[in-house]
Order: sequence, then C-alpha cells, then structure tokens
Amino acid sequence: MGNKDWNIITLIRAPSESSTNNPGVTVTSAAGEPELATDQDVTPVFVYVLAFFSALGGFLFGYDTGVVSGAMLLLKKEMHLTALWQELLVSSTVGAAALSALAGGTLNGLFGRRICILIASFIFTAGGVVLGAAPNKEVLLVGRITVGLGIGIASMTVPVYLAEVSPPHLRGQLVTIYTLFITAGQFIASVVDGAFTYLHHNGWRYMLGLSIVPAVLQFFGFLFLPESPRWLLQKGLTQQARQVLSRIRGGQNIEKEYDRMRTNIEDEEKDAGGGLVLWRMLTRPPTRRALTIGCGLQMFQQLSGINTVMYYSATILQMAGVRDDKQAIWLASATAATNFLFTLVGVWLVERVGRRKLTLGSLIGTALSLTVLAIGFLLSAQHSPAVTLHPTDTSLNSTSCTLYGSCEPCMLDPDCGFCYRENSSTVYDSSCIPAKQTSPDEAAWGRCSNLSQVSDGSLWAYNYCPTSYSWIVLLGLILYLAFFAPGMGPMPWTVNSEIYPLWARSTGNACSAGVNWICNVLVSLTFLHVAEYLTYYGAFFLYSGLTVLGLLFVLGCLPETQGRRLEEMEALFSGNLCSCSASDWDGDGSRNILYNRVKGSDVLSDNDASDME
Ligand SMILES: O[C@H]1[C@H](O)[C@@H](O)[C@H](O)[C@@H](O)[C@H]1O
Repeated sequence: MGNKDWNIITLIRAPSESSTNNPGVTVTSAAGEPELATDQDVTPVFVYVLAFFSALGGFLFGYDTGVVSGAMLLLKKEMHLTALWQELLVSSTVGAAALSALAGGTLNGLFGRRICILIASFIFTAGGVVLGAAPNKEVLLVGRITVGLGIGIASMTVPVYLAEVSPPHLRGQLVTIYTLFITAGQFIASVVDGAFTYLHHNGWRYMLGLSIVPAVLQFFGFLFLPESPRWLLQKGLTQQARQVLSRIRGGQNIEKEYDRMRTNIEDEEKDAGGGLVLWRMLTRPPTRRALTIGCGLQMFQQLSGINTVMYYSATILQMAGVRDDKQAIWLASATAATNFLFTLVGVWLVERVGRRKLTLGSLIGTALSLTVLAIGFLLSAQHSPAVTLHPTDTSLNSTSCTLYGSCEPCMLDPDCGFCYRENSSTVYDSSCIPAKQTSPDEAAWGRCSNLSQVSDGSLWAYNYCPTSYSWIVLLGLILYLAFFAPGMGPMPWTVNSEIYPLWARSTGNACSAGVNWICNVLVSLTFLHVAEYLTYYGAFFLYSGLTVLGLLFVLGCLPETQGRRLEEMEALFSGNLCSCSASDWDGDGSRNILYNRVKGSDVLSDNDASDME
C-alpha cells in the first residue's frame, strides 16, 4: 500500500474494540472500501506453528511442576520417603529453575533463542528418562534438578522468542498462549496423576517419565524452525535475518519492517555502550524502570499465592466435604482445568483490553477473592469443633497433640490430625492424635490408624477441620482462579517479553524469571510456617494485603504496551518511574503514536500511517 493511500485513510473502530486486535480492524479508504491496515495484519499460519512448538516449553514447565504432587503420594509409600526427602524432591526443581533462569540470560545472548530452546528440550528429555528409570531417591533428586534446569531456561527464553517473531498486533496473544500452555501442562499432569494413582506399583514412573513425549516433540520441531530475526540482526547476520523474517511473514513484503528493525537495533547498540549488560541496565533510567516493573510483576504474581492456592486446593476440597482421597485428586484436576480455562479468557482479552487494564482488573479480583478465602477460614476457625475425647492411657499424653482443646490448633500442628465422627454435620467423639510420620493420611495409633478396617464411621482430617463454612472457602477458590488466571497469571510473562530493548532483553527476562522462581520457592517453603504462626486465615489475609500492594505498584508504574513495536519500548519507559504521563497509562493513550482520536473514531495521521506500513 503506497503512502498516498494513507493520507485520507480513516481507521474506524468501535470504542470498546481494540484497533490492534487485527485482523478485526476495519480500515476504510476515501472511497469507503474496506482495506487491511497493514500487510502484517494477514497472519501467516507459520507464526502459529512457531507459537505451538515454542509454547511446548510452557507445557513442560506446567507438567513437571504439577505432576510431582500426585507422584509423591505413591513415591513416599514405595520409597519410604521422609518429610525432608519429599520437600527436597519438590523444591529442588523450583530452586534449579531459579538458577538456570538467571544463567539463561547469558546463554540466550551467546547462542540465541533457538539453541536455548533446543537445549531446554534436550534437558527435559534427559530429566524425564532419569526420573522414569530412577532406581532410588538419590537418582530421583538428580532427575528433578535436571528438569528444573530445563524449566528455568525455557521459562525465560520462550516468551522472548515468541515476542520477537510475532507481528505486533498478535504479540500479546501469542505470548499469553505460552502461559496457557503452562496451565495446560498443569491440568494434563493432574489427569495423569489421577489415572496412574490406580497403579500402585511404579505408577510414579509413568507420571514423571511421560514428560519425554512433549520434550522430544519440541526438540525435533525446533530442529526445523528458525532463529529469531532480531537476534540474528543483533549478531550482524543480516542476510539470514531477512530470510527468516520473510519466511515468518509468509513471503509478504518485509522490507520496511526489516529496515526499521535494523535501524533501531543499530541505534540501540550505539546508544547502549559497552560493559556488563546488567550494570548498563541499572545505570540507564529507562531500562532500570523496565527491570523494576518486570521483576515487580513477577514478584507480585507469586506473592499473591497462586501456587499455594493450587497446591492447597485438594485440602480445600476435602474441607468442603470430599472425604475420599481419589475423589480429591480428581477434583484437584478440576481446579487445574479452571485455571486453564480462565487463562484462555486472558488470551482472548489481552489484545482487546490491553495489558494494564487486564492486570489491574485481575489484581482487584484476586485481592477480593483472597479476602473471601480468608473469611471462610476465619469462620471455620471460630467455629472449630472441640476435642471431646482424651486418651485415658496417660503415657500417650506425652505428645502435644492430645493437649489441644479444639480442631483448629490441632490441624495447624503438622504432627497432628483430628479423628472424629459425624452425624448430620454435627461432630462428636473427636480427638487430636499424632499423624503417621511416613503418611499423615492416617493416625499413628487409635481408631483412625487403620481406617480401611474400621467401620465405626470414624473420619480422619489432616491439615483441615470439618466445618460448615467450607462453601465460602470453595467460593473463594473459584473466584480466585477466575480472576488470577486471565491477568496476573499470564501478564507478568507477556509484559516482560516486550518491555526491554534488544540489548537488554535476555538479561531482563533472565532476572525477572529468576525473581519469579525465587519468590515461588519462598512462598511454597514458608506457607506452612506462616499458617502455623498466623493461622490459615492470617496467611490468606497476608496474601490479600500483598496483592493490594501489587495493585498499587501496577497502578502507579505499569504503562500500556499494547500495540507498541518492540523497538518503541525504551521511549515508553523514559519518563520517571511511576510518573509517566497519563496518556501512557491506558490502552488508547498508549497508541497515540499511531492514532489521533477524533470523535470516537481513530484517525491515522499521515506520518503515523506511513510509519505503520
Ligand atoms: O503464570 C504461571 C501460571 O499462573 C501457573 O499456574 C503458576 O503455577 C506459575 O507459577 C505462574 O508463573
């Protein structure tokens, strides 16, 4: 489309509809005939192929972090794992992911995105083989650390790759698909867990080993897929960059896009100077701001307690009356499915409402639903059933469990559980007894120690108390997922993939992904202690308060990045941190480079129009 055509072109959109959500954008010429806004609004299928194969990295991230809870139920019985070993096998993966995400920045800069994705899928495959064949717990630990190394590299590389190959109007959506794949991985892991719990011998080998399938698929897929054109340009491989861009854009005319990309990268390189990238990022205000925002978003994502809520969902469901272990496992899949489905809503919304509004709305809803969860736990604690039976054998009173007067302090003590009988939701014959050390699903002694053989209707509650307020907790859980998943789940990854200039992109994403994993470990490791000191409702009020802090942070600091070219981002962050001009905040203002608003429709000015071509 020639420049002259743009002079009189008006870009009309309904006020609620995003112009950048092409191809839905209608552009009319003076003659009133619809045209496409830019060549790139025609999305070549190849971009979706790239998105699918790279997002498999997200699937593996979700699968490997999610599958372990079900595998652990079988492993601890088969390998007689102590609590310490269970903790090690879960946390080692997340810890290794934190380290390799940080190291991934250097690897990305040196070898490129494609090689890093190949390395990650190779590591995932090797880890899957080690886990599936592990003869003992030590080898299992090696396997878990190995997959953690893969997760870290994938988690920082895939969003960057996706952002760099996507056309601007689809970037948000394609990077959000990466988070969709994370939640899909978590969901499939929970289904696999459910299916293989029926296989008492070696079921865990299938659970852990099955991750080899998507890993191998990604590895072979990426042998045939191209490097990011932006990375190639940065390395001076101009011919290759041009060829790749043309291939990704389905043979459309890429000259303008290519020239602009090259000029910007050259300018950035001149501007960026030499020395350690992290140091340069910290000493330059725009990149320092971007880094603060990127790391802050990842930190608040984890501090809002997503992984605790997901992990704790099985217990929440038990509180709500699901007493059977197997049923609880299947219902935990329903939680993972809800997380997945609402992330899908995020994919749909991101290019319609923009990153900032989506994140803000999500944070408000998340904070409120955490409050609902906390109130549910508070009411349950206040109406906690009393302990009515105390052992007559005084030698058994040496344990602290038998001294508690009600269920609440009993269940907060990780060594104890609540044994009771129930009659139309009235609790009677209740006692607080030590839990079995190897498997706390039964009491160490007494009528709840051998539940399958006891038929007096005794029930054993470990980690929760029977309550008639469980519906509030359940409501809180559903609301939490509905609000968190479309916004705070994906947006930290999406925003981080686009806010850094090319020279700082690998390092910026490595740091922010590292912050995500470090906060993930911190929140999971401290949850039980926090619950012990603050009780469950205290813990959820705390997460709610932290989410409100996150809301203030986003309100003050996150500009809208929707519709911006990656090369424009540095300018967006050149104001003071948390004091950019009002027009930067909302989605429409953010596109004021592209559009000037006239009476409800957006008019593309001459200069801007030629810039868009
Ligand atoms: O964005 C993802 C997603 O929300 C997952 O469900 C969660 O487990 C991860 O920690 C998070 O980074």
